[in-house]
Amino acid sequence: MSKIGIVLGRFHTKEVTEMLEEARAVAAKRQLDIVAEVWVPGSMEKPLALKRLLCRNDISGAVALGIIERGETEHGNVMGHAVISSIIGLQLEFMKPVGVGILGPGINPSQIPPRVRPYAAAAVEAVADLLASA
Ligand SMILES: Nc1c(NC[C@H](O)[C@H](O)[C@H](O)CO)[nH]c(=O)[nH]c1=O
Ligand SMILES: CC(=O)[C@@H](O)COP(=O)(O)O
Repeated sequence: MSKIGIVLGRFHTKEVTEMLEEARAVAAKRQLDIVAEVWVPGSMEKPLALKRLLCRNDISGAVALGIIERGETEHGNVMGHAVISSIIGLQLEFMKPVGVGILGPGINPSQIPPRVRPYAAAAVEAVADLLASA
């Protein structure tokens, strides 16, 4: 059974907790063993937390869950581009899959609920698929 870690953003704890519930269910279905669940303040901290997990020899992949909301400035868009680019870079650096379950950037409150579980599920499914095809 492949072992994975999950990094979660505390900036939207309520919604991300629901995402975690979905991720756990899909991991069980796809026979992935979640050996680490790491909460970080927000998306900016996810790349470092992910790299710490990917450095572990026992971890084959990881998932990042969170939300980058729409603000009044371009901060969220800049963050989204930087964070997702960094996460993709980590996949290629470690040759380990990282499922990106980060809503947004620029998501409005009404757009969040219908995406919470599907994005979490898709992130775990992606890691499972990449591990299965390795
Ligand atoms: N506004 C959002 C943030 N902001 C916090 C940053 O991610 C970071 O924790 C802070 O800049 C300290 O380094 N984070 C999200 O994940 N989502 C947001 O909408
Ligand atoms: C995505 C964010 O960081 C957001 O909360 C920031 O809001 P603002 O652009 O109004 O500073």
